[in-house]
Amino acid sequence: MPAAAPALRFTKMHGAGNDFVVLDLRADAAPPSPDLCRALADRHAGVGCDQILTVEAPTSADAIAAYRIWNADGSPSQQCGNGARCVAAWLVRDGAAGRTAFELDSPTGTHAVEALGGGRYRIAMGVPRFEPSAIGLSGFDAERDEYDIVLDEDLKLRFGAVSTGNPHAVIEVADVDDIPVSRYGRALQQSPAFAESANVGFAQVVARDRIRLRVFERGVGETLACGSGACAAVAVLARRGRVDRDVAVALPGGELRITWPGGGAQILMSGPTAFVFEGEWLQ
Ligand SMILES: N[C@H](CCC[C@H](N)C(=O)O)C(=O)O
Repeated sequence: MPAAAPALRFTKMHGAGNDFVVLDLRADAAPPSPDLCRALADRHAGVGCDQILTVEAPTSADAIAAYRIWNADGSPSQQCGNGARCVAAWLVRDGAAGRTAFELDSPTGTHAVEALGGGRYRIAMGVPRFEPSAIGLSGFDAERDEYDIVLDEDLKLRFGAVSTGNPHAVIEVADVDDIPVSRYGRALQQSPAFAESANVGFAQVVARDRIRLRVFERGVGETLACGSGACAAVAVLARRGRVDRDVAVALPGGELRITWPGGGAQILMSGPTAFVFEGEWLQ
């Protein structure tokens, strides 16, 4: 009788409604295959999540752990803001942190983390990069505050673009409740302008210190919240002078706080985390 495969234990979490399956791979277990990611993410036959997050051994001298990210469609990503906060909370609950300030390694770098209490965490998300080459954006001769593109069915869109470790397009709109997020988001993602696709945010400026945001994410579709998308929206809008440097971002699933002094400074993202349940994957 062949030995049964070791049980795959997981933790279900969410950050402002962006939900995750968290896997502990610190003992060097193999990363999940795209098929396993899709199966875990399936909201009928699986656990259901937007992304799978793995907790792994650190890749830098000062971090206590590393994390990696896979979208529900099985594609990898370089960053996940809500996921970073949930990995931080997972490590604190696991007792691996032992303090309220520590560092985590992501595929794009090392991030300072601060536990704010009440399940809230602040993450230094890195320095936003606006050059097209960093975003995988082609067809434009230089970095701009906004880009115009004509997509199929003569759909004309004006967007900003930025990398927060992962690629983002940001479209400013008058009312986020009155925009075909899926149609526009999918059309821009499928445009040849974005070599690695993109997360597409739709931002409504309510005040200089408050925006509303909906994000059609790469590899998932519209999510209830997108941490890197909130960082991207504030970076694009602040650079254009449309908002100040400390902004509340209201997403359908909850509110994040984004602070960016500008230039070569890191973006700081603060927000909630929640544990939902733990389980054993029996597939
Ligand atoms: N869909 C994203 C990854 C997850 C980002 C989002 N959930 C966040 O909180 O930043 C991408 O493919 O780049």
